[in-house]
Amino acid sequence: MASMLLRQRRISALGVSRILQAVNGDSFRLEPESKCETIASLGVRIRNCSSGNGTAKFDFTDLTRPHTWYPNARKKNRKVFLHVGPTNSGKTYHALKRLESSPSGIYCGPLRLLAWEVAKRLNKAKVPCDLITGQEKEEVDGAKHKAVTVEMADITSDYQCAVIDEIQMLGCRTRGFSFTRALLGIAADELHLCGDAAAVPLIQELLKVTGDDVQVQSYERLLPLVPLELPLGSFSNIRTGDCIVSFSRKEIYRLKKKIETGGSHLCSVVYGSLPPQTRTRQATMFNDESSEFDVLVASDAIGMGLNLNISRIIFSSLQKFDGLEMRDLTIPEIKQIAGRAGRYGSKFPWGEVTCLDAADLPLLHSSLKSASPILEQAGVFPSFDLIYMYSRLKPKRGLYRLLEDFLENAKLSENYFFANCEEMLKVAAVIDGLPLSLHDKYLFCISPVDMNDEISSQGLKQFAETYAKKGLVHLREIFTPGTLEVPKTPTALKELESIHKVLELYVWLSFRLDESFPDHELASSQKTICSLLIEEFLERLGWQKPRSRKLTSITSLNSLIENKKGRYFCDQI
Ligand SMILES: Nc1ncnc2c1ncn2[C@@H]1O[C@H](COP(=O)(O)OP(=O)(O)OP(=O)(O)O)[C@@H](O)[C@H]1O
Ligand SMILES: [Mg+2]
Repeated sequence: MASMLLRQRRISALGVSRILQAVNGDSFRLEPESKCETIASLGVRIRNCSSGNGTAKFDFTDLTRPHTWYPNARKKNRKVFLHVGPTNSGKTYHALKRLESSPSGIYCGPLRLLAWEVAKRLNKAKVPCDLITGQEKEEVDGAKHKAVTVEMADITSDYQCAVIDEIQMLGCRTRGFSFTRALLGIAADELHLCGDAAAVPLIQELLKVTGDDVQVQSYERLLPLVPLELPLGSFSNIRTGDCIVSFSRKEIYRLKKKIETGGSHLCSVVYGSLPPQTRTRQATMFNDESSEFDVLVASDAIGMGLNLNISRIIFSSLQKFDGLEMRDLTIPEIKQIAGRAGRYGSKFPWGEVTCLDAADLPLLHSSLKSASPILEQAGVFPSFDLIYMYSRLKPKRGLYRLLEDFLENAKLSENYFFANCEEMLKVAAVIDGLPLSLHDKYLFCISPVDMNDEISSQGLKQFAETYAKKGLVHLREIFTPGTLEVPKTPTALKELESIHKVLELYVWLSFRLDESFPDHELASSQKTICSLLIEEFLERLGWQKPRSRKLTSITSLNSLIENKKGRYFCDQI
């Protein structure tokens, strides 16, 4: 291991099943609600529900009315616009036009890349806009607009206009509750929801009780999407603008190598466990017509809302491993991914879609013709305050038991389901024995750790142990700066991706516990270096011939990392 001095390598056996370990997606967790918000709303319910002595009779497990958790939003009569239609039909475009022309606003998207795209677009249009994700805060002077990943949606401020993109994700087993929270909780005069028509009946039902005024605006696809009758055939048929979609990281690299060996194309790659900045730069490079990287090999991390200059999507398979088993892609998944081809405004007049394997074509064709199944339930999850109050009824229970108990006893209305919290339970099982407050444990549980990644989970364990013991965690305790280098093998690349996750975790913790995790800048700069080294590998030391492109030498990177007086910076890179 290049630079992590992880002292304990054994992972505790956890009593929870494996969960989805997709190639795609950032690590997303909920943010603790603002205390005053939730307690204020609970106060209303406590007065309504208790007969006599205070909170004793209040049923904290009654989650049947989640809209009452957000009094700020309930004070408004929101005008809700549902922009629905197929991919590439201008839904987000129209919502963003409203956002741009409003005096204040917030955009909430499912991906960092989308939030980044929106912040860039608004700032370019001279509408100052902050970018806020779980790990980064880029504040712009005078900004009254924010572009955020949905978990960071701010439910405490008032906005003139809010946009929630890919709203159909409120049905997602793991992240749906964050979309529900934004849907019910954002206090905006105008709320624009963009997504699949399959979410319309559910949203109308959920908003019946909020008093909001809901209007539906339907859109048609702007450019045709043509399902091809033939599979790709030989790899010599790959052409500029193609994007091959695969659901395994190993397969992504195999395909990249195969295409590049042909000698006519270079491939950008985008998949979930690449650092977000790397994904952004790889996507930008592919979009840039003057770059040599004219083919994209990607996972379904590209499947949502992104504007990429793709002319043809080629599915390497229509099956993916969902953490438990191999399964066929769903209709919405196939439509979302296929919809990346032929974006309006790109240089291609229409989009095409096909497969590597002819046997997959019937499923591809039938899925593209079918409507997505109607969504029936939205995700929901208890806030920290509810769990805290519940903990007072069950003293001496660790977070793991509390969460388990809570979820077993909680009551929901038929429109909602509980988010899958197995990742949280895995963390709780690891840290429950430590002398930490419930809030601190909760914070570690919602942090962006990947418990299926050994290095990442060991990083979390060591951070939590040191924090419990000393209250102060220096990055150097588990990480030796200056030892990062360009990976030379796929295994070393994977390790660097894991190290990046640990650094990301440190940065995340330093945003929330800044005095105890003081090395924010060091961790951020090392994180940036990590992603640059990964890119260096992808562009130079991967499976392709060296090109004329100007490269950053390892020596110069190292000299940047280890600056004279032990100060670390990377602004110059
Ligand atoms: N009226 C328009 N004028 C100029 N450009 C437009 C217009 N409508 C859409 N576009 C552009 O077309 C592309 C696709 O639009 P948009 O991203 O809004 O589609 P979408 O329906 O949100 O797709 P998805 O479901 O994939 O998110 C974007 O690049 C957008 O800027
Ligand atoms: Mg969109």
